[in-house]
Amino acid sequence: MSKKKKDWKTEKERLLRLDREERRKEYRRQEFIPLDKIPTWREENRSNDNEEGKELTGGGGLSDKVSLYKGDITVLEVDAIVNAANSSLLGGGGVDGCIHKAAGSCLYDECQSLNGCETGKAKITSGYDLPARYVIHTVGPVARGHVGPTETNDLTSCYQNSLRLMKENGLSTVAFPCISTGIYGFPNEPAADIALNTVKSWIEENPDKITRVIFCVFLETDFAIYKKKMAVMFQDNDMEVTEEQLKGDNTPSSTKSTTKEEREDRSRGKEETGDEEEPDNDAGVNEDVEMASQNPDENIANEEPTQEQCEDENENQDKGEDTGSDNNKDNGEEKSINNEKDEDKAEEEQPPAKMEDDDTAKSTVEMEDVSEINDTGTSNGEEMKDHVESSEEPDSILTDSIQSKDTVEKKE
Ligand SMILES: NC(=O)c1ccc[n+]([C@H]2O[C@H](COP(=O)([O-])OP(=O)(O)OC[C@H]3O[C@@H](n4cnc5c(N)ncnc54)[C@H](O)[C@@H]3O)[C@@H](O)[C@H]2O)c1
Repeated sequence: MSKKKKDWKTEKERLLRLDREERRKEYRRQEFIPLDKIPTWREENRSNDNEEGKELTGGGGLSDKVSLYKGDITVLEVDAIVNAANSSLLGGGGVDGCIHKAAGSCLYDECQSLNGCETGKAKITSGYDLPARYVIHTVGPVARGHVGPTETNDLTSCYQNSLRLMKENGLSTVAFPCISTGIYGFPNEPAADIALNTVKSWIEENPDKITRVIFCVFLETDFAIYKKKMAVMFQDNDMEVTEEQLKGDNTPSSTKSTTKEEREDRSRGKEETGDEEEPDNDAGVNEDVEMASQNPDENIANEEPTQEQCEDENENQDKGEDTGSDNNKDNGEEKSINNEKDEDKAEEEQPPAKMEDDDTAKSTVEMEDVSEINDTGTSNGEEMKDHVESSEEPDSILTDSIQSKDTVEKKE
């Protein structure tokens, strides 16, 4: 007998009232990762000669507030995970497809009420069946190998607007995927520079607003890139940085010319698709751009967790099957064909999101204009339960309100 379809608004309010133990019983997948199982960057790199338990004096604490995690973002039990969505917000493939599958159909229903999202902007919904309480949906630039001021500003805005929503909703732990580096073809290394620099600056400006930012990578390529860069950017006085880490080239690679192979891969991607709007979901395009890693002769094909992997796991969970599979196990392509059809279908069905005039992306964080949607910043235009004590300037447009942190903490 088919399950009765839940009303997303009712479900959202019900979930807001649950404490963590009650919510855990409802996670679609029970092999979730609690935050205390994800080491901070400093814990990960604690120098070996430190006496056991000696209080480590970190360099400003940045390395206590960030983590590098390789695997499926949908299992992370944090306040919010960030979704690399498309402008329809109606799901698709890649991390977007995984998140929708793991969250359940209420996520799609709430997203439908959001009327899309513009590139560089971000919107927040409940996490529903996910271990994450919320999902922040942001739309990265379609770079397809080209990194210019617009792509750089748009990707920077994705991180800034996502963090702004965290702050406005009193949330303090968040996980980011490598936004735009999959089907949208943003080169991995410049994207990592933008992610790390934007997050680092934001934490320095809001040190008391964030407990943890997790860089959740899925590909070996990205893991190597982030590891090298984080070793230098989040180095603490008491942490050893190995010679090769220091030798790592820290020139912001968005200004670096790409290798010949990378340029050929990307232009091949362009010829194959030809369309200017949305990227073609052809795996070939994705693989070429993805494989244009920093180390072109690096054979990573069979080391990567696959997109399908996490979706299959979700599907099996739906059927109550035990997946018993490891998030980091990998074979096959990153995405499934059906998702491409889903995404095409989703985009056909949906009126294109209301796009502002075609102006160049703003270099500063634009406060999102939601006047025509609603002024609570929530998806349903209704004030969410209980107001969080606002940490925001009174004129912030999005005045999301959620259960107050005190209430949540007391419950927890
Ligand atoms: N890559 C695909 O298979 C595919 C297909 C259709 C649509 N999409 C998506 O592509 C557009 C966004 O492009 P994008 O490059 O920003 O996103 P993306 O193509 O999902 O790739 C972003 C990054 O997320 C990584 N990733 C994939 N699955 C997971 C996971 N479970 N946990 C953590 N990280 C993961 C992926 O390896 C890449 O590094 C949207 O239309 C969205 O629907 C992706």
